[in-house]
Amino acid sequence: GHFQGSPRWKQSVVTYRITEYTSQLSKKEVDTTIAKAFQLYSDVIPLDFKQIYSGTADIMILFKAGYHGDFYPFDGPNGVLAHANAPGPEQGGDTHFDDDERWTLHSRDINLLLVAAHEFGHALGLEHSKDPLALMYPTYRYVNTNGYTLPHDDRLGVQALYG
Ligand SMILES: O=C1CC=C(NS(=O)(=O)c2ccc(-c3ccccc3)cc2)CC1=O
Ligand SMILES: [Zn+2]
Repeated sequence: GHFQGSPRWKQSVVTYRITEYTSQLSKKEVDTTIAKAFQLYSDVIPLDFKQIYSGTADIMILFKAGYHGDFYPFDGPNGVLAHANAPGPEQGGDTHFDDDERWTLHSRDINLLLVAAHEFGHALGLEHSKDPLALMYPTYRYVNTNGYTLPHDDRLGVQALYG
């Protein structure tokens, strides 16, 4: 299974770097959406996220189709949309998005904010939730992302880890 590093980040600032983008959205749209996904968590726990543009970040992020350098090659359109490693050194926290998906900022196809927010839950040490309204529920379901905040169950979960 995925890299099982320490259950949580110990530092107060976690860096991330997007090394490969998708051609389906502008870099600005991806940067903004990724920052929003992290902010869902930094709004409720004493942990900040900082984007860096060179070197090695705690959380390395990429969009890639098929084989992309780890043991979990992507599977074409649909199927697995993305995956993330639990906190820890090296590959810990790293988050990959399948670039064979149709990534969008709205309700059709696959909404990047919602999938990124789910995956960053894993990158922070969250497991799946049994609450169908939770962000960490195992199956993807679109919800309106205007003014979206972390659902109750996920807030309890992440505050239990970092609160
Ligand atoms: O734990 C896992 C292993 C399997 C996964 N399958 S996925 O990439 O198709 C996926 C499924 C659901 C979501 C999701 C769930 C709730 C809200 C938003 C996205 C994200 C990715 C991704 C994942 O996070
Ligand atoms: Zn998941």
